[in-house]
Amino acid sequence: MDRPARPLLVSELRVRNTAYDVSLSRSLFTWKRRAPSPVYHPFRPSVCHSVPVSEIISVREEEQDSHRPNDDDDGSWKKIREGEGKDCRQAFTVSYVERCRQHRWRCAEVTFTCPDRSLCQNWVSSVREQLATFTSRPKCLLVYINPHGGKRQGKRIYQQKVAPLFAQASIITHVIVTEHANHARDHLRTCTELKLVDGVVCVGGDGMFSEIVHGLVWRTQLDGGIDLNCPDEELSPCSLRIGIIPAGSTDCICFATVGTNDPVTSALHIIVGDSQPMDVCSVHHNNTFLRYSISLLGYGFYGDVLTDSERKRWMGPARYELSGLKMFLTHHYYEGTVSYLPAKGIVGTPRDAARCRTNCVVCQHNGQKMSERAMKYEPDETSECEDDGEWRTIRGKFLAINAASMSCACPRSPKGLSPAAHLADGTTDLILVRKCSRFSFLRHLLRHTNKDDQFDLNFVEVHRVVRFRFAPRHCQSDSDLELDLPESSKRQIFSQICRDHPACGCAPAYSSWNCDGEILTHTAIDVRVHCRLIKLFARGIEEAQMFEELGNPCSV
Ligand SMILES: Nc1ncnc2c1ncn2[C@@H]1O[C@H](COP(=O)(O)OP(=O)(O)OP(=O)(O)O)[C@@H](O)[C@H]1O
Ligand SMILES: CCCCCCCCCCCCC/C=C/[C@@H](O)[C@H](CO)NC(=O)CCCCC
Ligand SMILES: [Ca+2]
Repeated sequence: MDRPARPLLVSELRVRNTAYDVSLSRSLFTWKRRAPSPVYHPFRPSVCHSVPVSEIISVREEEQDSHRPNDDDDGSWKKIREGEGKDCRQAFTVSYVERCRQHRWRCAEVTFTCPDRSLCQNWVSSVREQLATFTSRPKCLLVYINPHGGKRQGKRIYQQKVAPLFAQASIITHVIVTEHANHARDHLRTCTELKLVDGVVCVGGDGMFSEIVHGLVWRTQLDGGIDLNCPDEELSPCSLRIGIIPAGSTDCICFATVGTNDPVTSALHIIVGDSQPMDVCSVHHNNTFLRYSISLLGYGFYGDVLTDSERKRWMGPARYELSGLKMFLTHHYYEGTVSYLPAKGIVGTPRDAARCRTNCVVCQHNGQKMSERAMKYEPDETSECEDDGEWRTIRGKFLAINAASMSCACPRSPKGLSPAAHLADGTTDLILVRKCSRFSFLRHLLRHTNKDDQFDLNFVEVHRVVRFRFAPRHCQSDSDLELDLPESSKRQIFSQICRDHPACGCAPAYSSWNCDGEILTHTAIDVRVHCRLIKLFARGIEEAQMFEELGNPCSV
């Protein structure tokens, strides 16, 4: 059994009118109501509050005027105070993380009155000394705000809810409000002060986060001399952590790594210096780098929803509902070939009941396996040969082809596209939804929003993979088109054929890939998972029991 840590400081202090035994150890800050006399209060329980020191936000001395009576004071220390100067300070306030419902964190405060000033100063400096031992806490952050994401509230959210908390935690910030798309990405590519900051904060949605990832990953590979166009290159992990202040339309990366889309909760995870590694997929076409994906790569339904919704950006987040309904009714299917490399030697499957949570053992085990494998290069993982027993190939007609590198949980679908996917296990869940009736597809979609298993349907299959490729049917049958023309031209040609022959009644041959909310320009792609390429200021979703145990004071 763990022995309780030895206290560094113990005192009797007051909170309002009540005496508390207050103690500070390296790991815990505790204040426990002094047991009242059994004669007067025989049934009154004593109450003990405990906060991990790692979750203290700040400590400050309170300004107190000795001539103004303290509301909380019963006057018992009046004499001591009268003997001191007018601006004497003998109270201090500790701000700390308090857990609320639905994975939300709040900044709570408690003020302690001390019998004398030197004791007060001793407490303040002791708590500060302990906070200084947490070297993972950021001291300086580069903040990018997208003023146009989601409901266009990014600037207000940052100024009103986040900046005051960063100031309270003495974090220095350099804030850039973006002026155009890719402003943050390009700034990160060239910024000379990157070595001076401890992390990057993104105020916006998944698209804005994707910009930041592209800037940081690009920068890291350039510094490491890595060729981005080669899909077989081992990428270097980024050292700077990224914090997400949710201010977008879906915010699924924030939701799936924190458990809620709440700016204050995210700011507190940044302040306490959390760290959550995450997988990133690289997407190539014919040995040319296209993009990175962290959440969803979706062809068919989600590609079409995105393409349609981009024309309705003015509607804000509601654009996805309208386009979703429209594309559901349109009911297009697409033909093509999916080849994939199943993840080998890992624990866990996409059908597990267990979920990726803080300190996930599946991520730890599989992440370790992936990095060992990367060290001793395995030739079969990059083989082109279809019948080498590793790659598997499926040809068919699909309503949707989705790769979820994480659950993709978001307020629209609190369990996500692949509820058992892991944030940092080096795999992505490849979900194939074959052509079926509208009614069947609706059943599948609705199961994203309730307890039923969206994979338990005979037209849906799911595979946990480390790499996959997709080629649309016309790419295979018409090699000229595949070799010479960009996908956008091919799409134009085919839609022209359909316009010229309306009687043929055929659906478009191509959809687009939705890559974390951005449309990809190519349909034939080669995707590879890079285990733990980036890190977030997050800790994964905490088990609900954390909120029951730590959120409330313990009764002893
Ligand atoms: N100043 C700007 N003006 C216009 N577009 C911008 C600006 N800054 C960033 N962008 C772009 O806006 C796009 C959308 O932003 P963001 O992801 O923040 O919101 P969203 O699309 O509403 O939310 P989500 O991605 O969560 O669905 C991003 O692709 C980003 O590149
Ligand atoms: C008829 C009932 C239908 C109910 C269906 C609910 C299914 C919801 C699943 C939501 C999955 C979100 C996956 C996340 C994708 C993000 O990378 C991306 C960028 O933010 N968002 C979208 O593409 C936005 C995608 C929005 C899809 C609607
Ligand atoms: Ca993963």
